[in-house]
Amino acid sequence: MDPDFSYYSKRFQMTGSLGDVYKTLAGLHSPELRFSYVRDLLKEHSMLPTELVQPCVEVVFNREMTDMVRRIGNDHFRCRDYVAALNEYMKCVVGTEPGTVQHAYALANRSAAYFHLNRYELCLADIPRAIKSKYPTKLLYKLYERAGHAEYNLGRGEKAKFNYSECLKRLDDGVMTAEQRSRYKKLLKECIENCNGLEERNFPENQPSIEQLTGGRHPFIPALSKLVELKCSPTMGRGVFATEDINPGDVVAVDEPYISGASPHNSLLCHYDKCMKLTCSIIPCPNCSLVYFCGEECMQKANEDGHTLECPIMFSINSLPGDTKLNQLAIRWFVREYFKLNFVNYYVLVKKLLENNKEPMVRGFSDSHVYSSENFATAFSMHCNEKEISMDLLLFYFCLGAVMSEYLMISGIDIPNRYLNTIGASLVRMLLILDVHCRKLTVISPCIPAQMTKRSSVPTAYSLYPTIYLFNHSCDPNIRGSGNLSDRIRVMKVIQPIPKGSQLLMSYGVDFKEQNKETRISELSDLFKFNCECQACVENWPTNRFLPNRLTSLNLLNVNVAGTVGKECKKFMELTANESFKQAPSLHLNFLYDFLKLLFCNVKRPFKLYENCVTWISLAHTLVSIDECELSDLINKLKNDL
Ligand SMILES: C[S@@+](CC[C@H](N)C(=O)[O-])C[C@H]1O[C@@H](n2cnc3c(N)ncnc32)[C@H](O)[C@@H]1O
Repeated sequence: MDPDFSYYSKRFQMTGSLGDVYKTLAGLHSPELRFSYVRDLLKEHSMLPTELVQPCVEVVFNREMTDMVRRIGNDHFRCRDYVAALNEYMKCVVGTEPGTVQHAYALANRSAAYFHLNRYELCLADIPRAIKSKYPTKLLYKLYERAGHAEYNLGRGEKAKFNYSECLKRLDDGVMTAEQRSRYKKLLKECIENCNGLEERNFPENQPSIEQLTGGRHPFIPALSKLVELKCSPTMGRGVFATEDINPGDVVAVDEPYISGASPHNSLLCHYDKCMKLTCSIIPCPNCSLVYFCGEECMQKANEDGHTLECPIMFSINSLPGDTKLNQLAIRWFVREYFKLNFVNYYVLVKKLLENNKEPMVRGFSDSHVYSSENFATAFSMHCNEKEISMDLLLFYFCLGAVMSEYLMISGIDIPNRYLNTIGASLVRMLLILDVHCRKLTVISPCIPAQMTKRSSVPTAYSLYPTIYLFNHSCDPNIRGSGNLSDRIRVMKVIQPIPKGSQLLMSYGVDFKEQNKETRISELSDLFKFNCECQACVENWPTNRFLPNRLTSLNLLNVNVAGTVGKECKKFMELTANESFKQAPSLHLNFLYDFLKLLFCNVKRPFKLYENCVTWISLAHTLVSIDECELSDLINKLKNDL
């Protein structure tokens, strides 16, 4: 369902005051005055909350429902369909209350499914969790036996022995005949014997490999390569330009998000914002059950980073109109800063930033002239369309900011009255920044790439990248996200030659090959409020179907190389028609780069083979390295979640 951004306007319309509200809001120019006006208005109409929203019962499955899901899981398990079983057990883990026997069963079952899928580390992680969550004493021996086998399979003899011995100790609690018990003991003793002389085996984790910036780090913008500079472009404001020739395959940006959030109820992603790992081994927060972690360590780090403060108001935030993921992300961002800085420092800093009279070229740079994605001031200075968006949306975000700050105060967070308007306005600014960069600009968000979904890519999280934000848009981009697109760290790679002095341009989600000019212009102006000035729009390039695909005197820039170009075009067509190429285009990147360069210098664009080659290079730059067993049904589930 699309978010409803007219919720507050509709309510003022019903009271007949909407026209006056818009007029007054438009006449107020400082964000603090606007916040104060909207807050008073909400108070006057009794629209400010007076208490927190309590969890609704449906959030946690009822007992019968969980038992039923577990039974379905057990049926799959008996049929040895461990992936399907895992999916059902996952639902039970997420849907049961931590600390209950049901939760313990769900974790124990999940560990069994992992065991049979040879995911021993994940299996082992769930066992102590199940024990902690009141797993029945009479069944404990089973968990220790499984832990022993998992450690054994990992080649860790001492740990395996320890678990087998624990299992032996607990056998007397188990319900079985004396004969069964003695047979069991004999088997366990054999297992212990077999542990001697084991060698540890490595099951490599899918660690994202972080690529190095070509040419090294830029001295003042550490997430960019040294081969670029920030300059004012004639039609697009600030932009990133090449200071040397840059080639396809070069890495021009490696950016870490300032803040990240998962889509609500996304139980396949660790919600700790410095992790965001896509995994099925998830545990819910024991207090709100609304956010999930890949393990206790991330849960603890998230609590230290502010989750303990957002936790009591999660239900209230989720009940607000608009886009829930964005509302959650804004609160996360706010509480993190507010408590890191303490409120007086926070107030002083945001007051200065809200006034923002810095010259556009130096916006986001620190006093020591550094533009770093790690700086609050950099993230907070990102463009937010405040002057261009409709009154409707502006009123919506001011109302939302006022209601959110009220929830924070009800939950016990101290916002002194004299600071309230500035602090509230800062929360609205965060909402507006996230609206543009996380809700509308989703192409750079962590996602499951199109290769896996077989359709378009599916975003799994929403992340704010302050340095990538510096790139302007083109419907014919010369850089794109590369590597593991589900990773939170975004690597931008060059996909077309960029001569010295030219601008580096990414796509904000539209491409000249797929949509015609009118559609692109309307999409970009709706979402981002600008008229696209890229070459494809200015020259009105045709879409894919109408692209010229033959070399003629009209598109050949240098007739002397006609023979070579013709020969290479033939080679390219033969290669790309080949099934083995389609399976692994990255093995042919050097050929693709050389071919593209040849066409870049000698053929007028747009030209079908050039555009196809760019597409193949983009595809070859992206990796699909998510574990298959974890991902079998994940994509469908994700789609339902989003
Ligand atoms: C994410 S920011 C890019 C950095 C920005 N130019 C700056 O000065 O900081 C997006 C803004 O840049 C401008 N912009 C980006 N791509 C453009 C394009 N193709 N045509 C016109 N303006 C563009 C628009 O003003 C847009 O709102």
